[in-house]
Amino acid sequence: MLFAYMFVDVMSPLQSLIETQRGWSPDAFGYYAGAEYILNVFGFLILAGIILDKMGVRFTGTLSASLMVAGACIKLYAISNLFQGTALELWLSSWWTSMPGSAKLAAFGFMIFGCGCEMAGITVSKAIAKWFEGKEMALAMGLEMAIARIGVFAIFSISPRLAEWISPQDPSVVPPVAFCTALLFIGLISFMVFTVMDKKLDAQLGAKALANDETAEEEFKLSDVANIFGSRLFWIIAMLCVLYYSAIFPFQRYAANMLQCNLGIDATTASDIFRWFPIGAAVLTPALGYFLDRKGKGATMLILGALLMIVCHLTFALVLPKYPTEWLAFSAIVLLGISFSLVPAALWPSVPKIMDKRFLGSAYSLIFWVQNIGLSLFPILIGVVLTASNPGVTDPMKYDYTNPMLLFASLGVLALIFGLWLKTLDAKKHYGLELPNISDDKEEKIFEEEGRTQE
Ligand SMILES: NCCCC[C@H](NC(=O)[C@@H](N)CCCCN)C(=O)O
Repeated sequence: MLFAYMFVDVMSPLQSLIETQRGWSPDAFGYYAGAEYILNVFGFLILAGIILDKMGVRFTGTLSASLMVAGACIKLYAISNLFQGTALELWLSSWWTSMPGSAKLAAFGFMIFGCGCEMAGITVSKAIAKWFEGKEMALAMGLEMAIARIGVFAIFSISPRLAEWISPQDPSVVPPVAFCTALLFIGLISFMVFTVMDKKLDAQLGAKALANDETAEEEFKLSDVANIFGSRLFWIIAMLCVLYYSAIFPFQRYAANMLQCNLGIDATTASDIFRWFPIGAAVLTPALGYFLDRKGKGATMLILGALLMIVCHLTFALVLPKYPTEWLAFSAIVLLGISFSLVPAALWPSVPKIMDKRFLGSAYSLIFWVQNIGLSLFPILIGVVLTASNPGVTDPMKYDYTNPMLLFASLGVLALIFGLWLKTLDAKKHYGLELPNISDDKEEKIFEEEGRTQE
């Protein structure tokens, strides 16, 4: 997942370079960036969940990592000099001329990569739920997300440097993309190593089940997908997820410019303030996962995370324009980082508590699917609101971000309502969302299983 998240953002700091090198306009870049979600939104994610529940973690993980490598290779070819002047490039450039042929093929590659990336996301979640059932599941998920956030932070620093690596006078987008493609290949090999370990775990679990005289698990059925869609609990979690993440990932795209416009600072200073957001989340998410495993309070963490997000977005909308100071912006970014630790740390480990193991893959995939719809639409909506709120403004340093930020804050309010609803339902129906993953007797059992004795 580290290499996947790095590949997602490898081009983000290179927008102006690809514009000069390959003639991608900001619009073309926007279409390319949105391509990541297209096939997923049009149903691939639903299929991915079914494949995961039918075929298992090992097959689906290998398939998803292969899809990522294939998509990355297509994108690498599209932006390389090799592709320039080929018959395919000439043909692709001959229609919808505002989108260069290289951008079209790169978007196609990114679409394939996006399928693999989201499929890998649900596979990893199911694999962690399987490996850490009744153990440090939230800590494991928190560490996985933290590693991914560090990847995002790292690639923003590495990518521009790699672009200048071969020829500082004539930077190119090819080395960073080639580097991340090679990393994805290493990721595929790592997953293959994991499949061997997972096979061993299955053998151990099978032996244990036989020893305990447990009956065989019920098989996944296609009708389970319909059952998930019919579950009120699923919709509450999915709505909370789409509303919360739509106010985070799309915000990430506009955050640096919003800070520049409010504070009148350059892009580097704005990035220097903003980079504390993923880093703060990377540090705190595993710590909160550890807390959730031992103390519980998952639903409360979701509510607190949504509340913090509302405060931060309202600060950016209403307070920062009036009191434009770097410390205020920095404080709000740090608070948002805390919020971005609370919600993911609590949300993803809650799913195995409320969904049956045999359709866990489909449950994750359907939540991702609803989330992907929001992630693909909200950047467009925010762009429209920003343009409509700034008629006649041509200087990108002079945008008024009040309305887009209010829109993000209102998503937080809706997420909060779903969080409160979830906590109320949990109190009534006892789903265990507020309970720890590890109870004291389970903890003793883990120590026993590991052959250690507790003091
Ligand atoms: N094992 C993965 C848990 C989900 C982590 C979550 N990621 C997502 O929700 C993705 N569907 C969307 C990522 C979009 C990145 N461009 C997260 O918190 O990162």
